[in-house]
Amino acid sequence: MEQIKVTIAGPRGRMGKEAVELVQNTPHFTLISVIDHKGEASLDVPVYKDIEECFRTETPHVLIDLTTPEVGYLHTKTALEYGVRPVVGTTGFTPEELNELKDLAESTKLGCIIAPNFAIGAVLMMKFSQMAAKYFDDIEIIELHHDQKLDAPSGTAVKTAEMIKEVREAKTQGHPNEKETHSGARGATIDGMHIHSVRLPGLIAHQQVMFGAEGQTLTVRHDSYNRASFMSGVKVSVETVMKLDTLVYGLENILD
Ligand SMILES: NC(=O)C1=CN([C@@H]2O[C@H](COP(=O)(O)OP(=O)(O)OC[C@H]3O[C@@H](n4cnc5c(N)ncnc54)[C@H](O)[C@@H]3O)[C@@H](O)[C@H]2O)C=CC1
Ligand SMILES: O=C(O)C1=N[C@H](C(=O)O)C[C@H](O)C1
Repeated sequence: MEQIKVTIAGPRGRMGKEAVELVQNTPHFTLISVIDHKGEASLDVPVYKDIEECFRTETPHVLIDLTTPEVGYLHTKTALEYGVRPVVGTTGFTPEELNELKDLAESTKLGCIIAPNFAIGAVLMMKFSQMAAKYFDDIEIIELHHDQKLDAPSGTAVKTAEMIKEVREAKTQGHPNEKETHSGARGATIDGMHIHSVRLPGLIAHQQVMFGAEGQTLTVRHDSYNRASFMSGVKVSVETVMKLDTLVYGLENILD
């Protein structure tokens, strides 16, 4: 099998550490460098503080980005400009940023995978929710994460709502005269669906999608209890991005 040369941005982070281990333990992947703005990663590969400095020196096939929303967007754009295929787990991109990256991948004819959730179980949870939404159109999404998370709602919750939007007519839920006596009580809304973000120490990454109809509710739930749960999705993304020439948003679009 052909060796895939990988650079990882954010190698000291919770996800970055797992990704370093994955790449180092996968025989057909080679970790050639990392990008760490503080230069503090202690690994036996070159550590670059800046992505352009890295790409002027190194020629990876794939960049895995696990950083922060603003940095992740800039890294993805820069990678495409330098001919490097991005696999992005970083969440919190705006729709405009996603569109811009999609156009850039199209014009450079480079594969790019942006996956708000790499856990196979989470992808199934989103797909099952999309299936259920054909029959239940009153929906509340509750996402629960560790309290160090920067973005809310989570990328997974936004993606879930977007997938449901494909099959559900927009609908205002709840009582037409409902009023929040405490701001934020009803959460964020996408197309009338409500999204609630819970942040607590002790949690990792969890989401439940609740559907309600006359006399019944249905709950679809997924829990990640550690970050290793995301790594099989990262592995398949690195392998698949090499065969793509456009941007794919969501792991569900590359799984059989
Ligand atoms: N797609 C998925 O399945 C998953 C996605 N995530 C997302 O991945 C991202 C990272 O999450 P965590 O690892 O939990 O966060 P973290 O805070 O533990 O790690 C982020 C790392 O990025 C580094 N960083 C910040 N600016 C940088 C720069 N300019 N250059 C290089 N590195 C930089 C920080 O030093 C930090 O080590 C978040 O956006 C999170 O939402 C997290 C878990 C799963
Ligand atoms: O920050 C996290 O931890 C996670 N972020 C992703 C998201 O925003 O959906 C994926 C997973 O939920 C963990």
